[in-house]
Amino acid sequence: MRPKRVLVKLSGEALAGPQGTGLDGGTLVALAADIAHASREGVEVGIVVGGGNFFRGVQGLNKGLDRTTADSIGMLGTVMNALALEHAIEAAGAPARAMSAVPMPSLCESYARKRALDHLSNGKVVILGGGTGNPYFTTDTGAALRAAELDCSHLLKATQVDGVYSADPKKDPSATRYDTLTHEEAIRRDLKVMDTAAFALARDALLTIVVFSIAETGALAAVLRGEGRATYVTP
Ligand SMILES: Nc1ncnc2c1ncn2[C@@H]1O[C@H](COP(=O)(O)OP(=O)(O)OP(=O)(O)O)[C@@H](O)[C@H]1O
Ligand SMILES: O=c1ccn([C@@H]2O[C@H](COP(=O)(O)O)[C@@H](O)[C@H]2O)c(=O)[nH]1
Repeated sequence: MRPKRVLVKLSGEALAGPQGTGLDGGTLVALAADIAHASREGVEVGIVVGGGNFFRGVQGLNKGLDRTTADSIGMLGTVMNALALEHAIEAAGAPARAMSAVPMPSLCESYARKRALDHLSNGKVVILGGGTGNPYFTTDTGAALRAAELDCSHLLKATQVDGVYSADPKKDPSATRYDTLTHEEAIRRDLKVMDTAAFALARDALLTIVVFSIAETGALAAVLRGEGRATYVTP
């Protein structure tokens, strides 16, 4: 794989490091180095970042919040991650620009497709916070949406597991791993590595999804070379 432009979906939890919540400095530096390296190699990189290291809407429901308020707090967490990544990627030597789907102009640029496309073609890594900007969605769906509208060839899901399994491998040790499968199969088998809306959007936009573990240094570079351990979800 030598793609021109990719959309990386980076799990919020991946930024938390060993403590499991919030931001870990060493983890941020390592991830940023990987992303900056890909950018210097000439790949245009957009990133949609999750917020699971801070807050997921479902946690708010457990605290008695209504869904819209809980999801708003979740989206704010993703913007915090976007700002941290912007700084870390620039410190690693690649120009970067955070954009938020929820306008907060004193903190970062608001998301607009044409501005994002300009930044990408000028070699900036664009980090997209705020998911879709709407409650009742996830950053996985946001990633499929941005990958489609920013004309990316691949959606690279950088997460905690090394591919798609027949069941959640963290809960079911007997789960078996797929090397490849179709979007349709992922939806039919209700494989929860991404939500159904994200798989459906990627299917309709003919986007190949590559699911891989971001835990290893150099994992993103390996996937971009078409190497490393990953599951390919194809139309
Ligand atoms: N069939 C499956 N195959 C692989 N992983 C699965 C599967 N079902 C559930 N999972 C779980 O889905 C997780 C991937 O989601 P991820 O951690 O990227 O969450 P997210 O909501 O996208 O991001 P965040 O960490 O920001 O909440 C894996 O860590 C894995 O435990
Ligand atoms: O479009 C979106 C994206 C996200 N949210 C809320 O944010 C959290 C964190 O996102 P993850 O995808 O779980 O990492 C999510 O649980 C939602 O509450 C949203 O409302 N809209």
